Amino acid sequence: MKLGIYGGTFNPPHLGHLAAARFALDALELDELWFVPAATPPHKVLPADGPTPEQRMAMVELAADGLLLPGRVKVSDLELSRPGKSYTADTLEQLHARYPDAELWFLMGTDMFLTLQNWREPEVITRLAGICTFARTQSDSGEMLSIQAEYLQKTFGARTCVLQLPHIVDVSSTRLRELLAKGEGREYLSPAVYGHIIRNRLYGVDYDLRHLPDRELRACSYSMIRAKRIAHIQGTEQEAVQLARRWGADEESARRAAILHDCTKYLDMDEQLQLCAKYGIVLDELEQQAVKLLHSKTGACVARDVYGVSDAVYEAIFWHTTGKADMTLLEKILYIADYMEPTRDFPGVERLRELAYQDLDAAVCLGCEMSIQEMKERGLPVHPNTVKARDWLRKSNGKEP
Ligand SMILES: Nc1ncnc2c1ncn2[C@@H]1O[C@H](COP(=O)(O)OP(=O)(O)OP(=O)(O)O)[C@@H](O)[C@H]1O
Ligand SMILES: O=C(O)c1ccc[n+]([C@@H]2O[C@H](COP(=O)([O-])O)[C@@H](O)[C@H]2O)c1
Repeated sequence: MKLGIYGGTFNPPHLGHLAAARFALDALELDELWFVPAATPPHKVLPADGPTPEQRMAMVELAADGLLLPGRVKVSDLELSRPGKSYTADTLEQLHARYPDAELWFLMGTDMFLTLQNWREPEVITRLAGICTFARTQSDSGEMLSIQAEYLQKTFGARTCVLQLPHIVDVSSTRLRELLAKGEGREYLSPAVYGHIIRNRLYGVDYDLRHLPDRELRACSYSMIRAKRIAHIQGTEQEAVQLARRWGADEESARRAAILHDCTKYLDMDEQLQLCAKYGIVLDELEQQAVKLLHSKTGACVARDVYGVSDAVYEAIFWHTTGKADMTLLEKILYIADYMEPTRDFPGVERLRELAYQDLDAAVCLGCEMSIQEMKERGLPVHPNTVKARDWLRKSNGKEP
């Protein structure tokens, strides 16, 4: 196995780190790339009021997940779970002991590469891993890197590889922290990392979560879910706003409901139940067993309590999974937008898409019917509210349930 190790303080992780990691993965033909956040970087003092190592780790996990290469890109807590300073030689010793046959490559930008001889036990580092470096700024000269590569080869017998990144993101975490404190710099962050920073009020970023602009609300939402779901949230937002325009509902409410509708989707059963207890959500028998049915209820509570959404938006999120009898316009819009947004692909979705713009009630009714059939085919219990929603819509359409 060829394993790339990308160590860093990541305070915070930025697009420069991600661009380098993405390129190195293919350029070095790595089987896996591991980000290894340092608990206590050996060579620099961290600002006292900054995030904890666990918060930096959480941000690196969001950034790494955003590369959408699960299985190939991982985040390791090796240094967080080791006491004392996070020396690279110790990390490589641990990795070598665990994977004796792996070919290790340690990745680093120019600044680190040029000072490698001053690290603790550079001879151990260069014995255990190849050193892969890349320029961080346009002004980092290739010649300078080649001279240092030659020096490391001669002095330590190091294996080195100098990569030419096709796209240099000229930013450092230090500069980014300065920008963030002034309300700037989000363009250097993945939206999910930016959302994590907003939610945790890091680096002097101080938004009122109950009155966030749309862009910041999106970032918060994306920081609460897995990156692979972001396209679905974006599709639902786009569809919900178009449907609101078509049917005369409040566009901003549709947008906010869509942005937040899955914000608790990735919580496990215990976390869901804790939120249910916190917000006094009473669960029926089916809901007590089906974790999938809980996120709409807990998500609605979080959206209202933390992000200050209106009661109408709260209700739309609350009912978006099962539907119910006598739904409001906004509830119908979120239900059907979630069902047939552009990334959805299943037999019958085109019919739903057409119908949603011709006859909203008929589309919601068909959506409920399709859900009921699917649950039956999979041998799963159908929630009574979905049956009630379908029957209500049939009746109001003049058809008997
Ligand atoms: N913009 C960038 N492009 C490519 N590599 C980078 C970039 N920024 C940092 N690196 C490299 O990523 C690794 C981890 O860097 P680190 O977490 O310290 O971020 P940083 O931006 O260098 O922070 P600081 O401002 O504290 O120097 C180092 O090897 C560093 O050289
Ligand atoms: O082990 C050392 O002596 C040593 C000295 C300087 C830097 N490092 C590692 O180099 C990586 C990049 O550091 P930094 O400050 O750019 O985040 C990070 O994993 C550090 O722990 C390691």
